[in-house]
Amino acid sequence: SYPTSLHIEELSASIVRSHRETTQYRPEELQALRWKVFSREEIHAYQSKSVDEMWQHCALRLTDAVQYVVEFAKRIPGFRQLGQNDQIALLKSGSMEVVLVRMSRMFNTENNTVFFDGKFAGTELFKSLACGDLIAAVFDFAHNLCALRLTEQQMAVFTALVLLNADRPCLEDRERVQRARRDVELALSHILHRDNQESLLHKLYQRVQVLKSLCALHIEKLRWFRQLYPLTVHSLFPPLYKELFG
Ligand SMILES: COc1ccc2c(n1)CCN(C(C)=O)[C@H]2C(=O)Nc1ccc(OCc2ccccc2OC)cc1
Repeated sequence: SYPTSLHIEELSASIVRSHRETTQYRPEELQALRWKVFSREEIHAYQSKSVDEMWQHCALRLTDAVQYVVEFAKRIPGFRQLGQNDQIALLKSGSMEVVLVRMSRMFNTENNTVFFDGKFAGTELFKSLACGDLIAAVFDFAHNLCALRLTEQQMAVFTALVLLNADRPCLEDRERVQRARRDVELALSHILHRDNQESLLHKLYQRVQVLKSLCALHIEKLRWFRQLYPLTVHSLFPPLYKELFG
């Protein structure tokens, strides 16, 4: 059955509400925080951490963000109705993509810093990860998306679309994911039309391609790290991080 425009309006409203309920920091809080940057001494302390210490620290912080994305997914109409295995498959491949999209809300394009551990950090703070290419790509992506200045509503529906991807590996009921996705696609077009910003649609789909390569790089780096420090990953990484990205 083709969804009515009322159904699409209600769907948009419910996704925006779920987004609001599952973002740790409201835009106004981030505004207040954005100029809280780390001192030279604090940066030096992070840079003096060992590779495995810094990786564990970042994995813990990111898992904080991932938990909220899992909560968001569970509240998207159409996601809950999917089988457990399909929900896990969509989260395994989509949750880091949503964290990286949401990270653009916590990015300051004026000094190229991102929220981390309570303040805003530049790329140099992450030096001891020994993943300069991953960090550079994360910052480039956040900067580029931040520059599109998405509204919270646009971001909410866009991240729901990122999660409801029927092309993900290991899906049992693709058609069901595709049906839920179609309604969210209509919701995004509706919102962009209402905001008179249809040109954003093309730009957002382009960003999705970059997102895929960025997440593949993250998985590749995690594999590299796990080879060097198997015990750290095994006993000190958060279970959710291992389950979704391991
Ligand atoms: C929803 O958006 C956000 C955005 C940021 C944060 C949060 N929510 C809440 C939790 N949070 C806290 C508590 O600091 C922030 C965070 O995790 N920041 C952060 C973590 C790691 C970073 O680079 C390292 C890295 C990046 C990608 C992949 C692997 C990596 O390292 C192994 C950069 C920034």
